Amino acid sequence: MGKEIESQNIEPSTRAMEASYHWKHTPPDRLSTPSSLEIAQKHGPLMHLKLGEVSTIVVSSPEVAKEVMKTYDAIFAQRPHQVGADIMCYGSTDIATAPLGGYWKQLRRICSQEPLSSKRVRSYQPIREEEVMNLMRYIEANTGSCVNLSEKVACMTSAITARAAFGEKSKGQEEFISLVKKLVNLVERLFVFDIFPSQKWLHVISGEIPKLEELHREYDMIIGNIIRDAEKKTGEVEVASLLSVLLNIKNQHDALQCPLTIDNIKAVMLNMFGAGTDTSSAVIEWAISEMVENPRVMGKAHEEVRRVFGSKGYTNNEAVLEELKFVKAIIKETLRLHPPFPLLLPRECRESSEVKGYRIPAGTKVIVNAWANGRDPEYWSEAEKFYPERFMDGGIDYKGSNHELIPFGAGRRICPGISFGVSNVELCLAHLLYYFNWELPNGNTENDLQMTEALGASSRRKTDLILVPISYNPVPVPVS
Ligand code: HEM
Repeated sequence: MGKEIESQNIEPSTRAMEASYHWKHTPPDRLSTPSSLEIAQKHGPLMHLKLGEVSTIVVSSPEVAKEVMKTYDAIFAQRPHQVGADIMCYGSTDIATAPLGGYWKQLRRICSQEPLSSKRVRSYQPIREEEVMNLMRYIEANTGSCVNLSEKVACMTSAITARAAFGEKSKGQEEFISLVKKLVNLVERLFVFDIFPSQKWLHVISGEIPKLEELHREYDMIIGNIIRDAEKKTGEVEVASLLSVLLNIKNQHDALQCPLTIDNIKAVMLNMFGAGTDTSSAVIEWAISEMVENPRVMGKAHEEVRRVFGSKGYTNNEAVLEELKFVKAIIKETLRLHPPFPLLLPRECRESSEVKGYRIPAGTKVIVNAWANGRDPEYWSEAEKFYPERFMDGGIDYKGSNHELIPFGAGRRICPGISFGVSNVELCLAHLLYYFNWELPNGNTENDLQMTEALGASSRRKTDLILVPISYNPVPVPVS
């Protein structure tokens, strides 16, 4: 029988690490300053908290994350019940908040094999290129002036997702995007209901539930109209949208174990936007911010992109993007230091189990601190330093098998949108680097750049990234 977890810090266990493994992650010009890993160092790799009425453990080490997301994944892949998600996501019938079970399994399989498969994501390349080039043209028209890159990149990722999700512009798309943002923001505020589940009076006095229900009704109306339009068009367009693929699957009743309803599809579409747009744009803005702060890295990235694109004479080709090894390393390093969901999405322990000698009762909420794993000094030398070269040997990936780098989670609940998200980030970053040099406004230098993160479930910049683009390569005019 393991020890009961208590409301106290648990001593970090010793880790046996291969010397060569350390070396892989180590920048050669190692500095003597120790890296600061506030959370894991202060609290150890497994910390027990009582959040309101809910017993919660926070996992802040790659070793324990591996136990929770690999060894005992079947036990820890449950999502806790969330009041807001229940209202917003049609009784939690989306992928992200559905309880583990046959329905969730089927939905995940459908989405991974169909709308979010690598083949399908590749088919959206023309959409990505068009939206990225629209952004490049906007920036070129504003060279020498301040550009709010945070805002513009967020618009671009929303436009790509909307076109991939719904097909060519359908009525109500802009309204839909702004409504999803409002819904997600409001649901984030409702976490307090989940940590005091017995205090139903909170629902009444806060006044938030009627607001959420109202927004949800609006969402239902807009998505309902979009779906009705899409049902008329199914089969007409060359590139099938995420929505039309799901509608086709819904109509194949016989092939499905659990029938898929229109409400289920409405819930899934919320995930595509809620989980898929701000995450990608956050990675792009942090990557550019880090490069502005580290001109050495920016210079090296410019050199790679301009050499590779320049020698080919074109920029929009997947095979060419594959050659951008340093840009890919920059993306990994950005995801290590700035995972868009620093605490991933909450999980719940389904049955009483034992992790690292501590007994974890069924129903305990589990939070995995991906941010701390990405800065663990036992795995990363000079963990605070932005040093993409540590990834150049290609050994470490973010696809869930290296638990020191889990910006997309790991195990059964790993993000199914990795290819979609990373394709957007790669194409956009490469273009921002190929066409423009970047300066801070008002003659500020890299030391003046604000790098603080905003408070909240996702790690956006606290202040928008405002930069001055300087044209380097001319952006081609669109072919009419
Ligand atoms: C850079 C971009 C992205 C990042 C960093 C990211 C990150 C994450 C993380 C951390 C999780 C939770 C994993 C866990 O609990 O272990 C997740 C889940 C999820 N993501 Fe992503 N995501 C990104 C893009 C996308 C995109 C583009 C889509 C869809 C279009 C998407 C759809 C989802 C869904 C549906 C889930 C829930 C999976 C489940 O619970 O089974 N994500 N994502």
